[in-house]
Amino acid sequence: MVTEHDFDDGAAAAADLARRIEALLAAAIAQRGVAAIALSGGRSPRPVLEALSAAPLDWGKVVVTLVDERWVAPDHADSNERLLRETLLQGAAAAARFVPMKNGAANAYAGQPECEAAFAALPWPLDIVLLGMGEDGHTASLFPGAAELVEGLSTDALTLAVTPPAAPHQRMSMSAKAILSSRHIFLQIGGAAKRAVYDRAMAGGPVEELPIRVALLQDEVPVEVWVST
Ligand SMILES: O=C1O[C@H](COP(=O)(O)O)[C@@H](O)[C@H](O)[C@H]1O
Repeated sequence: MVTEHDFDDGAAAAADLARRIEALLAAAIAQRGVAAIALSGGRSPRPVLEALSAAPLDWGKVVVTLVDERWVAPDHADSNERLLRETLLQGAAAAARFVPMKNGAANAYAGQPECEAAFAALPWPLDIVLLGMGEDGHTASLFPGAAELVEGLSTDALTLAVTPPAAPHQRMSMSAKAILSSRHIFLQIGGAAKRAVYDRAMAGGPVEELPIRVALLQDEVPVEVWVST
């Protein structure tokens, strides 16, 4: 089931999404003593991550990881790990246990087994998977047209290495199975172009055409979507 939260302005959407994440993480800590969240990179989540960083959570009980990563050094401008370290993992939130996707392997394919082992050790089901979406309908690093898309949609593994058809850098991505092994899926999208892609995805059609459909058109996990236009 998809619940949509519509906003005119991106800052208000980000603040509302951060409050919703904070509430769910706090509830998970109260109920199970641990909370776990997988976060997207790219441009969209920055204000959410900055707001969430100030949340008065027991951060030592929070496990943080990524839904995807570019296979670049953690100090590279395109690193999603760098984004998290610069925004969320600051102040009290630096006490969270961050599980990176990137490791020391020469490429994403060689690094996948170590990443998979790190993911297998996470506290499943994750409480929240925060997805983003590209204007091509990709989510995490499940790209339309990628050689690994069918694998990403069907594998029993939690992670896979991907070479995007157009975007730079090899990637590590959570698989569809991993995304759907969460308690809550959140999606954040901003702008008219992404809104149009989201509407097209919701109207139905092949997942291979718009991979975001793997999260939207399913009944296993509740989905909330924050839309700002
Ligand atoms: O490459 C990526 O793109 C998507 C969307 O990013 P955005 O910059 O348009 O917000 C993102 O969700 C994903 O994590 C990232 O690696």
